[in-house]
Amino acid sequence: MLQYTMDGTYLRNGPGLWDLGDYGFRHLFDGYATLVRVSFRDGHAVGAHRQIESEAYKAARQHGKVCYREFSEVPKPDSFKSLVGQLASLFSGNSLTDNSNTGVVRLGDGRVLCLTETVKGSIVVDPDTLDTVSKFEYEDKLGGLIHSAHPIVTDTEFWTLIPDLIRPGYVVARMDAGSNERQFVGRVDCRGGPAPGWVHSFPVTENYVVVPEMPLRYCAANLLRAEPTPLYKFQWHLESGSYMHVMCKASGKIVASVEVPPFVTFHFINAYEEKDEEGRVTAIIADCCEHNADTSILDNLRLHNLRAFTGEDVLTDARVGRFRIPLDGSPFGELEAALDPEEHGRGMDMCSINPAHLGKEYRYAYACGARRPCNFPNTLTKIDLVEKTAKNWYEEGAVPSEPYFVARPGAVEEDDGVAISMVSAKDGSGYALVLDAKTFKEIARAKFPYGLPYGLHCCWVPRDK
Ligand SMILES: CC1=C(/C=C/C(C)=C/C=C/C(C)=C/C=C/C=C(C)/C=C/C=O)C(C)(C)CCC1
Ligand SMILES: [Fe+2]
Repeated sequence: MLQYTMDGTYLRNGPGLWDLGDYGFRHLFDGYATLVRVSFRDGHAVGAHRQIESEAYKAARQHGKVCYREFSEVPKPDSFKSLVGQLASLFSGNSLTDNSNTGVVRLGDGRVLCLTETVKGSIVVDPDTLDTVSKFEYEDKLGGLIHSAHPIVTDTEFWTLIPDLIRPGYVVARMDAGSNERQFVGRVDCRGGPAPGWVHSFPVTENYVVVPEMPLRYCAANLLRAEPTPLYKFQWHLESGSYMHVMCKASGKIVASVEVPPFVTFHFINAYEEKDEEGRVTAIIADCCEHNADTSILDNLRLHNLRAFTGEDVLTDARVGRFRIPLDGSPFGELEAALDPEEHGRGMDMCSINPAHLGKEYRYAYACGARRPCNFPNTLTKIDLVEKTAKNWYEEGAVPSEPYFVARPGAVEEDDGVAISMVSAKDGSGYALVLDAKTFKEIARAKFPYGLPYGLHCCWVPRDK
């Protein structure tokens, strides 16, 4: 039993529509964005879902085919288009999708934004009606066609990373709440490889932005290819090295750039500053959902694999990867598992934390883990990074999405609140699940009258804001 009444709206975004007439997408990340909401009030929950009306979605509906470059698919040309023409439309951004199927965030000024990795795929939505309101236009000269799908958003600001594919590196930018103008903070030059590493997300601490450079790098040639390659728009460059860079938020200066063991991550969990007895910052600790430097998770997430569970244990292993980045000028950083991955069945992705601990020392993370054998993360897990243990929720045949932590209003303790997930049950039905974040036991479930597609990331819009 909850000792308080939840009052607000949970929103979840994700690719939810993979079929256009006779044609079906092949990868999870290609689907057209479906926004789901569950509004909690007076002990009741009311749900709804709707497609985001991106240009890419509307064109696909109108013409019955893919019209923009999605994660893995590109439009089939009606007529021969020269390589030069294709290059021009790619580099102008015209052919890129605006299918904002990845994240949803509530900005400090109250606007709710759906996001993907293309800059043009930033779309303002109405959290009550789920209407597509407008494009979010960045009113600055920073440009960039792609950016991190996960900006860091607080009540006062928004931090983003813009990879530079021409001069391999990353631009770090920040935007004030209420503004549409990103401001240049600094630049990180890549240390290896022909192109920047994929930056789906990145972490920050109170004073620093951490810029990961993983050996899974963007690939201009693959961006152009008509058919998906094994690593889609990316290439694995083990020889190029893996690096973590640390930029001072205030000055834009790089204060550390270290080589680290190879890694594959999409989601950073959090980061914080490690201090000595005198209060001097000695290192940055950055945690992520790390796939043991193995890119096969991308293949795991092909729809064909997800729809065909044979009972074989095919989900690749993942862990909470903890980086330690020293700030004393040492050339190397460390990467180790923060706890025994067996605690969460060697599955680890789709994480959230208490936002009050963003960039600060923290103890708990919530994520999807695994009960094996499985072909997809099938548990919800609460990770205790101090005790190095996990509490797991599991229901046979169910597929839960990201457990999203929502603090109890007035909470002091880090895990005082709930974790909300949308679950697809074994029989295809769907429900919103509310777990007590402390005990990780079920408090309530609200059944949808129909099944729901899998979804990715969430946010919470409190009613009084
Ligand atoms: C449309 C273009 C691109 C799009 C990239 C997108 C849409 C990337 C989305 C990435 C996501 C949703 C990653 C999620 C990872 C989840 C995992 C690993 C879960 C595991 C299991 O629980 C570019 C590729 C940027 C190229 C331009 C065109
Ligand atoms: Fe993500």
